[in-house]
Amino acid sequence: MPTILGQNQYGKAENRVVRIVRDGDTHHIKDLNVSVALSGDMDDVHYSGSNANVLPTDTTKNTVFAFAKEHGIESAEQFGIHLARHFVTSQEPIKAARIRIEEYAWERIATSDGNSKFIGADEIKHSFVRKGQETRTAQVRYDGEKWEVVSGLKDLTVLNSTHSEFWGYVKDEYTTLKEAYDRILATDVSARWRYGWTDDEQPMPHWEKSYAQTRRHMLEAFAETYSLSLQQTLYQMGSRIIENRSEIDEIRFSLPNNHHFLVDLEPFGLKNDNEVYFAADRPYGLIEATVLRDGADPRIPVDMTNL
Ligand SMILES: O=c1[nH]c(=O)c2[nH]c(=O)[nH]c2[nH]1
Repeated sequence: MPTILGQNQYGKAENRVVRIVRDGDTHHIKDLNVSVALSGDMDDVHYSGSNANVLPTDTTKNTVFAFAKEHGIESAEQFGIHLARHFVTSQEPIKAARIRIEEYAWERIATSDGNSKFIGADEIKHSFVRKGQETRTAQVRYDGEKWEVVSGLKDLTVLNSTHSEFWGYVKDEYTTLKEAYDRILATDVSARWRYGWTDDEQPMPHWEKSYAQTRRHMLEAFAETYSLSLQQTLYQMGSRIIENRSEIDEIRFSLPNNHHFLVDLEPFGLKNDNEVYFAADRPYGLIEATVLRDGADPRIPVDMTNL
């Protein structure tokens, strides 16, 4: 049966690398999950098993850890750029690299008075608690000429306890939903945004600052929008970012509508005046859309689940 090899890539996935920077007794932590995927002249290994062009996945793992030492981890994006450039420029058969990174944030443990018997002032400088909030993501692609950097976040859970309505929708014979004039609006934000930076000649964005500001605009737009639908809120979040962050050309959101249903307390003789809700976990509405700078190409895949 005639067959041919299609798209292929390989590398070590989910390298969990933690880098501590010791600035005297004040320590800094970066905690990443780094996945390497390489592609290029890999026909032979698939067709005949010749490994002549294959840099072992084990080596790609070692490179991640060595680079954490040699280059440090300034930001997830910068670390991904170092790795992608290295694989593509140092190995002739490797034509493209894709580095995916998840970053887990830690914050310092603070004590109320610094005189605690258990946590003294000195110890705070090296004690951290994992931030229970979002996971930051970055994906860097490099083909030896052009860069594509798509950053993002997932599991950023937000809730508005008012300023949300939903009414005026289509009603058919299966519609039972009651119109809502004051509802809870809650979601776990997943977002990916693509940078206009594609070229070593262009000034590189400040990745850490860009992340912090993008997250801030996203949260502020969520909080400040008087919402008539989650779709409208999504668009406000995206357009706020595109308008304020010139380095970003495209942003895609996947927003589950975390429904909060008012509980009927009448059977118990109690009036429920928008106070007690059942927080359902499934099914959930899923609202997804891309917001683009006018003229920009949509490049973030519609299905972002594995991104
Ligand atoms: O914000 C919303 N958008 C919808 O499309 C929708 N559909 C639904 O049942 N509830 C909601 N809420």
